[in-house]
Amino acid sequence: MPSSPVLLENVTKKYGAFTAVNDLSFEVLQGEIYGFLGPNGAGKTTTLRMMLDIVQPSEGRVLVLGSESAIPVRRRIGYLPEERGLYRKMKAADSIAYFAQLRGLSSRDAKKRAYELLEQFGLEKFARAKNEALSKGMAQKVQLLATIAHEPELLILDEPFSGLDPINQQTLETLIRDQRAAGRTIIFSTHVMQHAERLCDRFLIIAGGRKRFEGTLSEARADYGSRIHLRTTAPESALKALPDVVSIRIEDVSGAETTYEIELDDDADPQAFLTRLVEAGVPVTRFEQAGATLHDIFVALAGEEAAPPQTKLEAAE
Ligand SMILES: Nc1ncnc2c1ncn2[C@@H]1O[C@H](COP(=O)(O)OP(=O)(O)OP(=O)(O)O)[C@@H](O)[C@H]1O
Repeated sequence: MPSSPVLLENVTKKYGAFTAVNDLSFEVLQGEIYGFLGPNGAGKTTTLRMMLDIVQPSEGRVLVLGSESAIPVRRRIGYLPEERGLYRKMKAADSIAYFAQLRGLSSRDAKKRAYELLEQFGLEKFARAKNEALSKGMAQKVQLLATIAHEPELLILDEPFSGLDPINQQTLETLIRDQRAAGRTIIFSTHVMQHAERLCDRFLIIAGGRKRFEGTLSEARADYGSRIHLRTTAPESALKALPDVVSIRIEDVSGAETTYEIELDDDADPQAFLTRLVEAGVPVTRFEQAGATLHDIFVALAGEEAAPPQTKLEAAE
């Protein structure tokens, strides 16, 4: 078994003169949950499709389960595409069994597995219902079950949480964790940071087709620098005058007290900053060093690209 189920080296994808993915390199490790994060149009789906050999890179190299193409190893992969679709007239259980058979299970095993999964996910009542009779969320669950039915060692899920209600989103989080516990590798794309924050061992932030970050949440936080939440009666001007202060934002005003979010210089020591506050006579009623959320980090890294629509006027090939 290769140590990295997915490896991309300097991958670029151009559509005519437009560069959708730009010199992207990253590695997904065996048995991890890997988040693929980026704003709309960042290049997530294009990259996932390149992993699956549905679209081919203009430049660079893609290795999946040790293979230059996903096609010979497709039975070991489960893929949930962004555009969902089940045969409308087919029954839910038959749909799951059909995909499992396509991926190598015998007809008997595929059927058995379909019923087991439907039961496990509370859909046994709908096993014999036609897909067209299912709600959008239920149909999506059926498609997810079809994706995992053949027990693939690598799961690639494009926006798996979109279209699910909060309860089913939680069910999906559990399913993803269970897949990892069974030793599988899971890659999923999302622009909802909370799922990624709770689930991912590591993640990649992509914006405008370029990699902005790859690593763990604590690595991202370390890069992001320290943020302090300070409640005080002191005015902003008194805080601005202190060394190591990069920026100040008012979070809340309550009576005479204001809560500020203070960004410190990357090398600053928050404890030394507290000492300095006290020495400067700043009355402190709350001092808290808070880790940045993935949302903060995402906005800081991808915000510029996330705001305006991406221009298609990139240099021609
Ligand atoms: N076949 C194509 N021809 C031309 N441009 C394309 C094609 N496929 C994708 N693009 C462009 O490439 C860019 C990246 O698209 P992609 O679908 O990979 O983004 P994404 O990160 O998955 O976005 P979303 O979150 O909106 O699904 C977009 O600007 C898109 O318009």
